[in-house]
Amino acid sequence: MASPNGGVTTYDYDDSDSAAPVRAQTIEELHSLQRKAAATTKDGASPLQSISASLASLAREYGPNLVKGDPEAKVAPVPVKHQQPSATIASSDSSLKFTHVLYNLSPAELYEQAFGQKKSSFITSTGALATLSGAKTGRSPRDKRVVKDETTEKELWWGKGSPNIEMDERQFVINRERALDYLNSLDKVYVNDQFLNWDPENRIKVRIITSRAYHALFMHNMCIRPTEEELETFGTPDFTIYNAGEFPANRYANYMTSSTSINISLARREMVILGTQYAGEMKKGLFGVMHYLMPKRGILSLHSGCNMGKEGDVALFFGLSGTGKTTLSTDHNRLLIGDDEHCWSDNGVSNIEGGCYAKCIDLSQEKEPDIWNAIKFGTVLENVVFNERTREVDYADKSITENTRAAYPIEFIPNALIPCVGPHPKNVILLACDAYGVLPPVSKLNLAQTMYHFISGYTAIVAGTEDGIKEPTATFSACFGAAFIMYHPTKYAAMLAEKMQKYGATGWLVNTGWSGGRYGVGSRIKLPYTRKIIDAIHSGELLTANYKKTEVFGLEIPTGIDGVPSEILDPVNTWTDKAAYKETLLKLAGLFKNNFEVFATYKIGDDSSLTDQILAAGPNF
Ligand SMILES: Nc1ncnc2c1ncn2[C@@H]1O[C@H](COP(=O)(O)OP(=O)(O)OP(=O)(O)O)[C@@H](O)[C@H]1O
Ligand SMILES: O=C([O-])CC(=O)C(=O)O
Ligand SMILES: [Ca+2]
Ligand SMILES: [Mn+2]
Repeated sequence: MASPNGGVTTYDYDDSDSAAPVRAQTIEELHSLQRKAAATTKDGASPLQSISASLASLAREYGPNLVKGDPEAKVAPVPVKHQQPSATIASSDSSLKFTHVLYNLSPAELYEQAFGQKKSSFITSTGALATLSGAKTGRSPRDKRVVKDETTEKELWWGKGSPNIEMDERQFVINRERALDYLNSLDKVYVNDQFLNWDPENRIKVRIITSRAYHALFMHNMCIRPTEEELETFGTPDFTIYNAGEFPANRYANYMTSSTSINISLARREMVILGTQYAGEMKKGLFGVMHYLMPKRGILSLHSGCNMGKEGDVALFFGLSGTGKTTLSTDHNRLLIGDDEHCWSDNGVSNIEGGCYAKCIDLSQEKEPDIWNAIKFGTVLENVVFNERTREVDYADKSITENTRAAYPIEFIPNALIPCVGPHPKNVILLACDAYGVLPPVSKLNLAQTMYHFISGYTAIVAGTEDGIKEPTATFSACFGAAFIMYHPTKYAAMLAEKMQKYGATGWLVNTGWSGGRYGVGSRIKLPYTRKIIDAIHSGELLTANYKKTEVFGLEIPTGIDGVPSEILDPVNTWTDKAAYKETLLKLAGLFKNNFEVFATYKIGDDSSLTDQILAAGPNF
């Protein structure tokens, strides 16, 4: 710039800007202008009173000293009146202390809380909250305990194969007290009041109390979010979770075999979590409760994804972890009802949850664009690895775990159907990731076969990432979710058979696993082919296709599908070593047979001819 006045550069610089000055005398005043107060509920104390009751000790005769709001906000604490007899002299040190309750915070507030709390929460390049779940990066089914009392002893499924490992009422309240003492010792706890089940007639009110902001954000995303009005009239929850997962269980206590313990009391309507911070425990713990409550009302609870075509045709996707429920129910051409937990009542289907929990190992923008785009501000990313500077996530990195996850509200999927309800299903798709490579990519099932495969609940996982392990491992999990069911599997199976018959749904078995040889020899069926197969089920194309029957499993397989190479439809064609194929096929058939033996003595439903048909619907060799 040329300088007109002899070498001295002048700048067009004005100290007194032309706009009006801010209306603040101090920096604190300025900051307080920044945030516009949110509308407060009419009776600010009422949720706090209910929370005080939730957090009250059973052993002592008073509740904790609770105040609403963040201790950092520097507002003088105004304690709520709790059950402590009025005008008492504090009888213990713990009753002199305040615990701040942060009630139904927004995602933005929870982000700020998460950053202040742990050195393990970060914003990724797309705005998601990256967190660590600590030592546990998956569920701990062996540490689940359910209170066995006079009622549940008769009602629930106990013993071999059952997920319900017993504890008594007394040990439950001891663990509850341990969790409460821990939570009440903290400066602040997070409390979420939310709903489960989009069917308004069968909605359940849940309260989640946790020490970690990320857990509160996870449940904000995964449960149904109440409106301000619904919160005002929330009242007493139907079920409460005490998540003290940062604090261990006492392994010397009765029924405890490790320092992790997930305890459910159906009579008290409570769940206690000690010694694991994996957020999926809360989600699947509540799912177990729904598996207890809903069948009592004649409603079937299902570990399935669900979506609907533009013409109103609904499909359910059953399958164990990693078989494709989330991936295949999230379909650009269809409306998403939900990815993991549903109810089937006489009114149709409804999602239990308000969000999705997608596996994100090897996630790619090209193959799963909707899930990729859902990973933005508000989404919780568990145990992923990111670039320290750019904060870009490396979805291929398994350094922390293979089970990396994204939890997001269902509205983050553009074609989600809100409210998440639909009519009766037309197709029931059973997904299996067969690492043996012998199940066909798709087969049409009759009702007995559908029930046989539903009760078997097969998938095979590859034997992890350790060197030298080449054998796939078969897993059988009744109803494709034995870890979550409460009654004997035949109860759910009978309900499914009855509903499929009544509403005329067709069953399908889809192998999303290996083709051209077992794991180590062949390769996983390409996702675009599986999508074409699923499209052909939805469109009705496969109902009218030509079929042939496979040996051993007796499955009906189509001879051609638009967009899928015909030779892969019969797995025998894809194996170069035909003898190895036959041997592997018989091996898997044997595993199915062994697994089903325990069910052979049970009757399914009122119709004993159905039981006989189901028993005959398995492999024949
Ligand atoms: N042919 C295929 N069909 C479906 N999924 C495939 C296929 N090939 C690879 N995949 C991958 O397999 C994984 C399926 O996981 P998904 O999250 O859908 O499991 P899920 O059934 O929802 O399990 P969970 O109950 O644990 O949530 C995804 O990572 C997906 O990309
Ligand atoms: O529950 C979890 O942690 C993940 C999940 O959906 C499953 O395992 O079925
Ligand atoms: Ca899923
Ligand atoms: Mn699941």
